[in-house]
Parts: sequence; C-alpha cells; structure tokens
Amino acid sequence: LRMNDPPVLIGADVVKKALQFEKLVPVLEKALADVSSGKEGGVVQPLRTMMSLEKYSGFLGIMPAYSSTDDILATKLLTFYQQKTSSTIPSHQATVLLFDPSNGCLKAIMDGKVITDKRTAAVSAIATKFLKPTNLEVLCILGSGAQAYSHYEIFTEMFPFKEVRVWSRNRKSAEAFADSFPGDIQVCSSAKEAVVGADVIVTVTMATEPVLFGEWVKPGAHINGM
Ligand SMILES: NC(=O)C1=CN([C@@H]2O[C@H](COP(=O)(O)OP(=O)(O)OC[C@H]3O[C@@H](n4cnc5c(N)ncnc54)[C@H](OP(=O)(O)O)[C@@H]3O)[C@@H](O)[C@H]2O)C=CC1
Ligand SMILES: O=C([O-])C1=[NH+]CCC1
Repeated sequence: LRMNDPPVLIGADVVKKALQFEKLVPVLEKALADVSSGKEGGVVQPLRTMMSLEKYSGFLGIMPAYSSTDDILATKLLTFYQQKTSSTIPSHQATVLLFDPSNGCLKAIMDGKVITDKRTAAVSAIATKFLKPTNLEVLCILGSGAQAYSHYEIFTEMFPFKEVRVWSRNRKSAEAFADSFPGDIQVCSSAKEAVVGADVIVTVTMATEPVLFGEWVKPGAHINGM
C-alpha cells in the first residue's frame, strides 16, 4: 500500500481463513509473553475504555495497543449487548483498525468478530496449556454461544479430552451446539451435572449471576472464566 491509498477492508471470511489456530497460538504466546515482560516486551496497552449504553444495556469498548517489537499499531472497537437484539445479530461485534505506526495512516479495517472469537479461545487454551491439571479427561463448557464454539474447536484440537460436556440456560441451544460437531458432546441438564468431575471448565455465558460454584469443582481442576 502507498501512503495515500485507502485502507483495505478484510472481511470475516478472509480473517477466518487466515486465523488457523496452529498459526494463532504461537503468535499469541509471544504477544502474551511480551505483555508480561513489561518495558522489555515493548507493548503499550492502556486499559480498555468501556462505555456503557444504558438505554440499550449495551457497551462500546475501545482497545488500543502498540507492539514496538512487531511494529504494529491497532485498536479493536467492540460493541456488545446484554440481551440479544435479534436472532441474526451477534451479541458481540467488533472491528479491528490497523495503522502504520510511523505516520498514523489507516492501513486496514478488519472484521474483529472472528478475531475476538478465535483469540479469546486461543488465550484460554494457552492458559490451560501452562496451568493444566494433571488429568485432561473431561472438558466442561457452560454456555453455547459464539465463544463456546471457538473454545470447543481449539480445546479439542489441542488436548486429548475423552469426554466433553455442555450446559446452557436454554437446552435447545446446547443441543444445537452438540449437534453441530461430529464428536460426541454430552448435553447436561444442569451446570452442576456438567461441572462435577470435570478437569477443565470453560464459562462462556452472558450471565450476570453466578452459574458456577466452587463446591462443585474438583480439586486441581482448571477454570477458564470468560
Ligand atoms: N474476555 C474476553 O476477551 C471476552 C469475553 N467474552 C465474554 O464471553 C461470554 C460469552 O460470549 P459469546 O459466546 O460471544 O456470547 P453469545 O451471546 O454468543 O452467547 C452467550 C451465551 O450465554 C448464555 N446466556 C445469556 N444470558 C445468560 C444468563 N443470564 N444466564 C445464563 N446463561 C446466559 C446464552 O445461553 P442460551 O443460548 O442457552 O440462552 C449463550 O449460550 C460473554 O460474557 C462475553 O462478554 C467474549 C469475548 C471476549
Ligand atoms: O475483549 C473482548 O473482546 C471482550 N471483553 C468483554 C467482552 C468482549
């Protein structure tokens, strides 16, 4: 791109093709290590701004970051709504803007929904990899929305689970989730039934009240709380 060229638009399909988990995980591991190394890591990432849209029970989040080692300047703009506004509009939508850090020119406008789904699941998987319990037999997913799908995909790709359980507030969503994958997924009637005995627990709901209680959790189990 030349300096005055308009930004390229990169849609969800293209992002999906480019963001295969096997490529994403090592890049994210490095980014997380850079963030954790403080000044040496060269990452500037101010706390995100979360603006509340009380009238609609919605939020607009602004998440800027700069990596001097990768020389990448970007910001994610995210909207999310507590109640789904329609059956076709996802509760979370996002756009990622990519700039030339040397002069501030906007280079790309990317679909950020796929990035959010895959990046969040990949970070959970990385945390699980480093903090993993000795046993990795039973995976439990609480919730059956977009994050449940992306977490299932990467967790079953990265770890050798023998059993996967899902629970969702609405049983039909959990059944649709289970039916959408070729692998066996046990649909549970309660969160407790899904959690008891699980080695890794992923909470991916929009609940504002607790759905998971410590007394159900097996000692040593790993919880990824979204
Ligand atoms: N930390 C991070 O970086 C990120 C965090 N998130 C968070 O992950 C969570 C899941 O997001 P996502 O999958 O995209 O959302 P979706 O809207 O796609 O799915 C939401 C899920 O939550 C369930 N749910 C909604 N309200 C309630 C409730 N009151 N009690 C119990 N379950 C409820 C729905 O259940 P059902 O269909 O059965 O009704 C559905 O399974 C959200 O909290 C989101 O904010 C998401 C992206 C990034
Ligand atoms: O970082 C993110 O994408 C989100 N944080 C809270 C909801 C989505």
